[in-house]
Amino acid sequence: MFFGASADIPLEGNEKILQDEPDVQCRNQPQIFRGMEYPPGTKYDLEYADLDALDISRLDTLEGKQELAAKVSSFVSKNAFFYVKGHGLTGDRIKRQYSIARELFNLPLEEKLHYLANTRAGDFRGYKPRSTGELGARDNDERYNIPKLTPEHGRLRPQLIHDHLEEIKDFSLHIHDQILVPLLQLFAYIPEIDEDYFVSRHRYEAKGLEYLSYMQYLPRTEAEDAAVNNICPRGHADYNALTFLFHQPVSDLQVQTPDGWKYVKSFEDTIIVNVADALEFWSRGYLKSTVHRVIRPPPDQADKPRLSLIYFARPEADIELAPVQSPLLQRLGLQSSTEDVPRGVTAEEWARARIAKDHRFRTGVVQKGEGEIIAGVQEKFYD
Ligand SMILES: O=C(O)CCC(=O)C(=O)O
Ligand SMILES: [Fe+2]
Repeated sequence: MFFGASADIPLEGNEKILQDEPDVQCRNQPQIFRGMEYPPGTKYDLEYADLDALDISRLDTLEGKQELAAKVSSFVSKNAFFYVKGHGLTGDRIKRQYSIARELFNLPLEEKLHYLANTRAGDFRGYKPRSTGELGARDNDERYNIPKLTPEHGRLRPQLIHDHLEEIKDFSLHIHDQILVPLLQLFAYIPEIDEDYFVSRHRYEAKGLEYLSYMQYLPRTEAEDAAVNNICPRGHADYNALTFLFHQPVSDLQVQTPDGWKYVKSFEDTIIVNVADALEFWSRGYLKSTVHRVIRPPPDQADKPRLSLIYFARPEADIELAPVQSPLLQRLGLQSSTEDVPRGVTAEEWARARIAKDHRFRTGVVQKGEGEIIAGVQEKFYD
């Protein structure tokens, strides 16, 4: 059965969502994985951030947990990315995801538009094209976001995705169960709260907008990039809980550090992870939502399309982003601070507000920003 062909899908957002996951026959097509190789690294000498690495295979023992918790405590205030090693995903499994992404983006635009995400309404599930013409300056990536594979998100998908749905689900579940869960337990050590406090708010089966994201940036001319100071997307913090960026060797990701913007080096056996808004709000700003941006790659990497594979782990839809009761925050006097926390706002409302704002900027409805995101919290700009 081919789900991509119906002509009556509105272009302004794919709202035609199936309530139940269709009984999909998985027909793996190994030939699509032919020749998936990473592009070479840059020869340019760039200034990279010095980031810590956590070997999460060590979390099996109490000793390992204590060691890693101490390490996390020492770097959380640095507002930085960190690396995760020992995550249990083979290079081959990651490359297969990149292959699916590549095949997907190679589909005709007309077909991809059948699965358009309704970003205007704050819904990022499905396809987002890159903008063209003048708006291309602020939006140079196309994306396809695959939400949790639960009945809530049963929806129209390209045949290619149906063909690999089991593999995509296994991959997503591995990230959720084997990487996210132990890290959330580890992060609960910091505010000295129950080990399962964060985990119990990220149940895979529960309602929520967590997703695996395929992205492609297309090369632009020097002049096009120069018009946006070589930055696109501009500096931002992510609006989920933890973000997992899989290896890709093009040097274009930068993190904001106390010493300015630094490149983030990617290694084949590690995942780059950043703390995002939910953990910042829950911890009253003790954990920092990492500020990062993407800039034009160095000359030896700037002329080719670039794929990104990212998993955005997000709290369940109805979870409030209210500060946790924490002995650490009490001691530090942060428990009752009134800093920028969206009061009474759920994870889904926060994500939808950020996505809808971004939609308005990308599509030229507004030129820079609009001030408030939701519940009095203001937009921040970093470039
Ligand atoms: O493509 C990347 O490396 C990062 C993209 C990003 O920051 C995002 O999608 O939030
Ligand atoms: Fe980001």
